[in-house]
Amino acid sequence: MALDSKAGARAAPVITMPDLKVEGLAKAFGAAPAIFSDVSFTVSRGEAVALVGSNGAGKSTLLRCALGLIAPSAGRIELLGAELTGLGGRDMRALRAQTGLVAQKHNLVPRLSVLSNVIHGLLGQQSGPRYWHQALAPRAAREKAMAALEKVSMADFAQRRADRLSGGQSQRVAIARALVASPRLLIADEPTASLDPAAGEEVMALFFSLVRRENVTVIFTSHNMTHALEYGDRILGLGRGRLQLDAPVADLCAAELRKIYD
Ligand SMILES: Nc1ncnc2c1ncn2[C@@H]1O[C@H](COP(=O)(O)OP(=O)(O)OP(=O)(O)O)[C@@H](O)[C@H]1O
Repeated sequence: MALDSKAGARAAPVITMPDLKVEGLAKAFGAAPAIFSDVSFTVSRGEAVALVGSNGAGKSTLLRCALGLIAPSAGRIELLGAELTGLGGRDMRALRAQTGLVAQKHNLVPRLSVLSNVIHGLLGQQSGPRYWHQALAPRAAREKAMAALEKVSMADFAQRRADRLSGGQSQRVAIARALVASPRLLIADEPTASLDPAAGEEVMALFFSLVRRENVTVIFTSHNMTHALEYGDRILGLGRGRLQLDAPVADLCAAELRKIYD
């Protein structure tokens, strides 16, 4: 039966492109030996992937390459369907507006209010003059930022200066800033590294409840194997200059993860 006849027509399979596809990636700084090479993996829409490995293994460097913040020495990267090599400034900015970063040090602007810091997360979406001070930003931006602060239970702190927050509160604000623009993909680079264990647990639980609800693709790094296994769908292990592991969490235990550090 002809596939295109009405009787035989079937719904076309939905082929979703990976949100991130990395092929044969290598990175060296200057004349130093490559930090890693031959790294290939894909991350699907809505997946949470934990990237683990020793200090200096190259996790942050790999993620910075993936976001197009630094150029790899070899290999190719497709981010949200766009090949990064040769991408012009305007296309790169459009792509960046769909991604976000939550870093170890939350990088809030210390002297500005919590609200202004979250409005800052919307800058990639604004055209024309780009205002992010709360007194100048468009009303819609202020409302979006307040809604994001509600999600992380920080609305009551909107007018507080960012440098008057605790570490856990700051990281909640950083999460609101990363989520306010409804990104498709988020990178979280050791998001709990500067937090005490209780605040770390709280921030991880909050972060993952929000990204799961909003179907955001997440790649996170962590030295906490429990977090990697609890919040990752899949684990990537970087060590000895290569990707040593790419496996679903269901197939792994903490002992296998520790081998990456040998
Ligand atoms: N801009 C740079 N110039 C030169 N070397 C760099 C630069 N950035 C990173 N490196 C080196 O690359 C290596 C990997 O660093 P990277 O921060 O990516 O590791 P990491 O796995 O994220 O480590 P950690 O777990 O400690 O955060 C390190 O040896 C670091 O010194």
